[in-house]
Amino acid sequence: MFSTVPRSLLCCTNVIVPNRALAFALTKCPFLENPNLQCREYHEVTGNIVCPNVVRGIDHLRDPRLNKGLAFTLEERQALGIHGLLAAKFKSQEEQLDICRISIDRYEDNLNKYLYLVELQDRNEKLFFRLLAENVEKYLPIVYTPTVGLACQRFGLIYRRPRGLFITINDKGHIFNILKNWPEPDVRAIVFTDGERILGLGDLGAYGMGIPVGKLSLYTALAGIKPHQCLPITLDVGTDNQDLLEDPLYIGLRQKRVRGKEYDEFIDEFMEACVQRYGQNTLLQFEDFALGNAGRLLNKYRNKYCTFNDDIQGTASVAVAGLMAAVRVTKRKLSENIYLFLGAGSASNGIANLTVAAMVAEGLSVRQARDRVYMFDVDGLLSTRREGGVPEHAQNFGKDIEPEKDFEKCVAKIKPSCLIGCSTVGGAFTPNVLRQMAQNTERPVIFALSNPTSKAECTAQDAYDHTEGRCVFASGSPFPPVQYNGKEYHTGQGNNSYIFPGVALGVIATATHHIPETMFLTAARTLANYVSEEDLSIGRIYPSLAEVKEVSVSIAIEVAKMAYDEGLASVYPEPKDLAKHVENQMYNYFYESAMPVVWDWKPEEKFNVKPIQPVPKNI
Ligand SMILES: O=C([O-])CC(=O)C(=O)O
Ligand SMILES: [Mg+2]
Repeated sequence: MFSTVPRSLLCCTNVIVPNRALAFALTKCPFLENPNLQCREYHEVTGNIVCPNVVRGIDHLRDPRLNKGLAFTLEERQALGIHGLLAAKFKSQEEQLDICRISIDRYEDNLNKYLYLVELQDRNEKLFFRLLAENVEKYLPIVYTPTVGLACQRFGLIYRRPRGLFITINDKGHIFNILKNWPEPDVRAIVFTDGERILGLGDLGAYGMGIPVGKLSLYTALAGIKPHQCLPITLDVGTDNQDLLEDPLYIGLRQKRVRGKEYDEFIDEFMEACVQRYGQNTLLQFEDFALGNAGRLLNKYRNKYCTFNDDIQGTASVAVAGLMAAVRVTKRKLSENIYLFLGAGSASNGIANLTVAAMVAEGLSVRQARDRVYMFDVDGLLSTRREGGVPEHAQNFGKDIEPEKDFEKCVAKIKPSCLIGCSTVGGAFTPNVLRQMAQNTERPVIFALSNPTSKAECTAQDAYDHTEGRCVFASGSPFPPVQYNGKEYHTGQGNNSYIFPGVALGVIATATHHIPETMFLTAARTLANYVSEEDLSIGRIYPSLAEVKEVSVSIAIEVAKMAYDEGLASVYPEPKDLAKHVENQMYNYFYESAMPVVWDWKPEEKFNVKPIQPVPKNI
C-alpha cells in the first residue's frame, strides 16, 4: 500500500520542498482527528504512533521506537536528514546486540545491569526487546525478579526518565483526564499496582512502579504484545512504610495510605476511566496489591471488567502446572496428595483453589478436595478451634482440628506430601522441616515460591541436601544449579511469568471481555505439557526459560480457543486459523526500513488542496 519516496524526490530541490511541506501539513493531525487520512491505516497496520514521514531529522534518533542507531543505512540517513549525525560505520542489529552483551557483562552490580537495560529501552526499543527475547535466561533475572525488587527498593535513586503513569489519590475525580495525557491511543493492556505488597518486600509505595514496568516488558519479550499497547500504572495512595516517608529520595506522596471508602471510590473510578479511555475489553492486570485488597477487588471486578490478579491467578496457574508435571515424578495423582501451605494470603488461596479445581477434574468432590489442603499462617495452623478462628479470605481451608503454632510439629502431624511456601519468610523451611518431608513421603514436593530470592522459604540446595535428593523442587525466583551426590540439578522457576504473558496475548488477540478461572487451569495444563522427560531428569518441572516464548504463544492459542468456545471473545467473525491470527498480532523486533512512506493517492484530489507550485529557480 505504501511506496517509498524515490530518493531523487527527497533531495532538497524546489520541486519536492513544497510537496514535503504539503505532506507535513496534512499529517499534522495525523490519525485520530481525521480517520480518512491514510496515515491512520499506517498506524493500524504498523501500530506505530509516529508516522516516520512526520518525524524529521534528529527526532529519528531521539525516539526509541524509531531509533536504529548505527543501523540506519546510507539511504535512510540521507532521506531522513540524519546523515552526519551518526558515525560513519553501518552496523547490523546483530552487531549491536553483541555490543549490548559486552556492555552489560562489564557491570558487576546487577542494579547497574538493570540501569543499562532501562536506558537501552529508552534509546532503542527494538534492540532492547530483541536482546531480551533472544536471551531470556540471561536477562530475565535483571529486568524482572529478583533484580527488579532491588530496583524498586532504590527507585528514588535510579528514577530518571518516567515510564508509565503515576495517578495519585489527589487526582480522584480527574483520572480520565490523566489517562488522556498518555500519548498512545491504542492501549490494550494495563498493569497496575498500588505498591502495597511489592514481591515479598512489603509496602514500597510509588517505588513499586518498577513492577508494572517489568511485567509489561515481559508482555512484549515473552509473548510479543506490542509495546505501544502496554501501559504501566502506579496508583499512589500514600505509603505506610515509615522508612519511605522519611526517605528524602522518596518520589511518591508523602502521606499514610488512604484506605476505606475513599480508596474504593478511587479504584472504582480508575477501572471505569480505563475502559472509557481504551474500551471495554482493555485488559486490567492487578499486580502486587496487599492481602486486604487483592482478593476482595478481584471478586468485585472479575465479572465487570476484563481483569485478573496475577499474584493470585497467575501464581496459582504456574504452581498447579508444576504440581501437574510433578505427578510424572511422584506417581501420585493430584488428588492423592496432602498439601500444606505456609502463608494463607492471596497467593496461597489462589493456588489452593485452583488445585481444588484440578482435583475435582480428577473426580473428587469440592469437599473432598478441600479436605486435602491445609494452611498455616502467622497465627498457626488454620484451625476453626484456634483463637480468632479462620480469616475470612481463607475460609475454604479452615479445619476442625487441634490448633498448632509450631510449624515443624505441624509438618510432622499432618504429613503433607506437598509443601508450598507463599509466606515471604526467607528460610522458613528449616532443615528439620525438610527432613520431616523426606520422612513422610518417598518423593516430597517442595515449592519455595516467595520472591525475591532473599524471601524464598529455602534454597534449592537446602531442599536437596535435607531430603536426600528425593524432593521435587521449584522456586519463585531463580536459583543456581544444585550439586547432589555427584549429579547436577537445574531446578525450575515456578514464576507467574510462564503464564501471564501468554494469557494476556490470548485475551488481547480475541478482545475477550472476561477472564474466567478456568482459563488459568487451561494455561496450567498447556504449560505442564511442555515439560519434557529431559527436564524432569535434571530436576525441573517447568520447561527451560529458553522455551518460555513458545509456551506463551501456545497458552495464548489455547486461551483464544477457549474465548470462542465460551462466547467471551469480541473479535468476529472467528478467525479460521486461530494460531495464525494470534501470531499475526505479534510484535516484530527486527528493524524495518525507515524510508519515508507516502500515500499512493494524490492529497490534492482527496482534500481538494492546490499543490504549491515550485518556486522558479531564478527568483
Ligand atoms: O514478580 C514476580 O516475580 C512474581 C510475582 O508476581 C510476585 O512475587 O509478586
Ligand atoms: Mg506480583
